[in-house]
Amino acid sequence: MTYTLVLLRHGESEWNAKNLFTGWVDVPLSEKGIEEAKRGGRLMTDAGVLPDVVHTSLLRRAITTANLALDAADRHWIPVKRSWRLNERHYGALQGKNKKETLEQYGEEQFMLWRRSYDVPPPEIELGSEYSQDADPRYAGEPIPRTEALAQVLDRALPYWDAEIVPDLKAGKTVLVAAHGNSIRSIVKYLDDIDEQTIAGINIPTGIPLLYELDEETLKPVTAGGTYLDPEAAKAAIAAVANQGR
Ligand SMILES: O=C(O)[C@@H](CO)OP(=O)(O)O
Repeated sequence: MTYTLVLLRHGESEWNAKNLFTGWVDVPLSEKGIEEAKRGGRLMTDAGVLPDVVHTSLLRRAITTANLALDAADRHWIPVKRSWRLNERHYGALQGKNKKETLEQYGEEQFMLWRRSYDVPPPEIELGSEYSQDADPRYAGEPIPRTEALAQVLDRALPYWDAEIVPDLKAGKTVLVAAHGNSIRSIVKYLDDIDEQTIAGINIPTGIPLLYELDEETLKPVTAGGTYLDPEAAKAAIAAVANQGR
């Protein structure tokens, strides 16, 4: 027997479309993102993958994506659990900055270190600044970061994985996780045992469900890397994410 996990990055957001570093800034989906989310739900239906429970971040692009996808799949009624631990990586002082301008200002090496290195976080965000979440009530009392590299994302996502997602999987539920490019990358790194160099080259497309069948003993993927429910579309979308800023 295997357990079924579906990882779904939110559809394109307004800031994805504008090429801005987003992180914890709570921006909505673009029109294209709304369509991507609905299509994600149809892909699940077509594949016969019907979630029994959904876990989302606290950001509206993931929440709306889950709602739209589940509505399209006629699974809008399933239980939902949310946590900041599934949020996008906190992009520190880069939040709100244009990716192309940042690349031009700091050069390819620094830009890619900030975007994709495993453990070099961007500079910390200034508390009280426009794109800081330090006064946001949804995070009250939580140990929220001022910047994060992927390593810190994994550190805070893993306790949630163990405490909330694994029990749902072990109960035999088909689990949908609607989250973000980098929080999903951290889960993929963990599941597939990907090393710190290789994970730099792995990008997650918006709105295309990534299906994992997990071994019931080890909770490790039966097929490494899982399976995108639309592999062709995923290929093109992955390349677009990799090339952001150019
Ligand atoms: O801006 C962000 O929050 C993320 C995801 O959109 O960007 P990147 O892919 O550059 O890590």
